[in-house]
Amino acid sequence: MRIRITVIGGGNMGSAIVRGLVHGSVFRAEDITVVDISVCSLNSLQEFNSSIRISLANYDSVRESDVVLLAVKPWLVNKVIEDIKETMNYSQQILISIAASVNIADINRMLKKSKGEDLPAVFRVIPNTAIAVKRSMTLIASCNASSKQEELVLRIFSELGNAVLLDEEKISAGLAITSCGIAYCFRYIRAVVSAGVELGFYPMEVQELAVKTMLGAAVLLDENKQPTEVEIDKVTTPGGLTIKGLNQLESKGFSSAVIQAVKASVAES
Ligand SMILES: NC(=O)C1=CN([C@@H]2O[C@H](COP(=O)(O)OP(=O)(O)OC[C@H]3O[C@@H](n4cnc5c(N)ncnc54)[C@H](OP(=O)(O)O)[C@@H]3O)[C@@H](O)[C@H]2O)C=CC1
Ligand SMILES: O=C(O)[C@@H]1CCC=N1
Repeated sequence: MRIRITVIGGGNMGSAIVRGLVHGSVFRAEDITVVDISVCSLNSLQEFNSSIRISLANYDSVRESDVVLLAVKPWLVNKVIEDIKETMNYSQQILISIAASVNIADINRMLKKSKGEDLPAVFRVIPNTAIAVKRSMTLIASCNASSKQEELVLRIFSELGNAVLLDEEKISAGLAITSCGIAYCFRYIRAVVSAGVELGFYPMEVQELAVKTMLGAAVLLDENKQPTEVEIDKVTTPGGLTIKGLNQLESKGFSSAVIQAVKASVAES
């Protein structure tokens, strides 16, 4: 069955999603329309695949779409919904918003039409930037959706990495761990690179070592499904080298800093 999508906002996230969708099994490139107010983002998507439809600040494609995906900054969601809601057919269409700090209750309020109409299936979807390499850990919450619609949205985002359906109450905390958390991982790597340079490595030489180490650590945890301490114990020889570093980390407040950081990144609801 042919499914059409309009992606509104072709910036970092919108264009990464579109590039991934083109290679997925749900949409054909010609069934994807991207609307943006900037011609640069649109041109680079067309250079990537000329079958993708592009539209400069024109939402006409919304009417013909099965799925409408909002990928604009959070403070623009209200305006865009105002611009498209009268053309939407709520009984047929799915609305997906990836705006990090806009919750479903707010979206439903924005979607209300003056004439009154049952609200559409609404999905709040939180990817992370690894969506550009189809390795996002994506969180999904739904409202007014049938199980078939939930399966469709899960399928779309599972093809762009991992995707999990969650109660919306967990989304704000979850996105601190997944969407913001990816930046903490980069910061850890950056710190290792700084140490490596002091120890005589070139930056990209040591970054490669650090990245592959982190990938290995993540795969070990993912495959062995053990608590982190079990894997740490396997590394830590009594009286050996690792424990000296781990104790330094803790004396400098590493775990506490990470806990505070995750809590600080939780969006207010
Ligand atoms: N970055 C991240 O890690 C994550 C981001 N998100 C969410 O994703 C959303 C998009 O973020 P990101 O891709 O980083 O933002 P970007 O600014 O890169 O992309 C948004 C795009 O939308 C365009 N735009 C602005 N107004 C309109 C409009 N009225 N109609 C159509 N297009 C418009 C912007 O153009 P212009 O630049 O000219 O204004 C820009 O190209 C945000 O809501 C964010 O909260 C969610 C999870 C993770
Ligand atoms: O920093 C932000 O607000 C966005 C949302 C999650 C990741 N980046």
